[in-house]
Amino acid sequence: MAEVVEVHKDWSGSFPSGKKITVVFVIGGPGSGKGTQCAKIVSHFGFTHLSAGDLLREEVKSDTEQGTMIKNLMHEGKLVPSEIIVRLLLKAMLASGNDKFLIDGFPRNEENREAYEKIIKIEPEFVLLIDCSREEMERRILHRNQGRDDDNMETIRRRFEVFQQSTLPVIQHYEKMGKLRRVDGDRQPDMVFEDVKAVFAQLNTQANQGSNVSRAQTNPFKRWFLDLFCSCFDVADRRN
Ligand SMILES: Nc1ncnc2c1ncn2[C@@H]1O[C@H](COP(=O)(O)OP(=O)(O)O)[C@@H](O)[C@H]1O
Ligand SMILES: Nc1ccn([C@@H]2O[C@H](COP(=O)(O)OP(=O)(O)O)[C@@H](O)[C@H]2O)c(=O)n1
Repeated sequence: MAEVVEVHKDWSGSFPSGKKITVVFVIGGPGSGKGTQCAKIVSHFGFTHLSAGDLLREEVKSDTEQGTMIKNLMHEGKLVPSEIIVRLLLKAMLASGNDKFLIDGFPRNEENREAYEKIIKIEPEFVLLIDCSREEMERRILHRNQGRDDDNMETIRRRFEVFQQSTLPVIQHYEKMGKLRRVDGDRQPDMVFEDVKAVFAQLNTQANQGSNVSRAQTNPFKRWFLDLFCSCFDVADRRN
């Protein structure tokens, strides 16, 4: 954990105080369709999509010792140390200027989750799990054709093992917290998105309800005025 604290010291930026930051994690096995669904969520709901895997692949392009270390771990289908990925996520979040983030492929193990909670500290609204059968994920990866170094049979097997052993405890954690939203990812992309849309629509409803309550609570003058108005004209108060 000492290394994690070091990373925090390195990065001096922070989110503007008082600004509500919305974070949603998107998890699922390799090839379950995380990236595909995230692209749809971005165009419908205005989130900034941050793919942990893409951020790491960018880092690999830099000709540094760290880049080589990441490249080797990814090639073996192993997970990169959490402090590296959390630092990359924080940097990308701050650089985006947005306040709504879709974090794809993260957290992948309990260490990822703990590092995030220690450094970024913004509790996710919910965690979207794209549930997909292993045969379907394998078929998709082998047809993905993105020239990815890790999309080969041996690495795929290792990635499935990591998902079973390391990501399942994270899923159980969020399930216990009541934050897990599971969709069946075995269907066609647009059908999967119908369920994803319903999950994100709930987020908008919650936000609207939340803002109604806080408006009424934080502006007593407005509350008093509206109460007076309602009683004078015998109008039922339907605000809440
Ligand atoms: N629901 C789906 N049905 C069929 N193919 C899909 C579906 N979702 C994604 N794909 C395809 O499967 C491959 C893996 O999807 P991707 O979104 O890259 O998964 P992940 O980000 O979870 O690794 C891609 O080639 C993508 O076009
Ligand atoms: N939180 C993360 C996310 C990805 N990774 C690495 O990046 C690889 C690719 O992840 P990805 O999310 O792009 O792709 P999929 O395995 O989901 O298809 C993983 O196999 C890990 O090696 C990681 O170490 N930590």
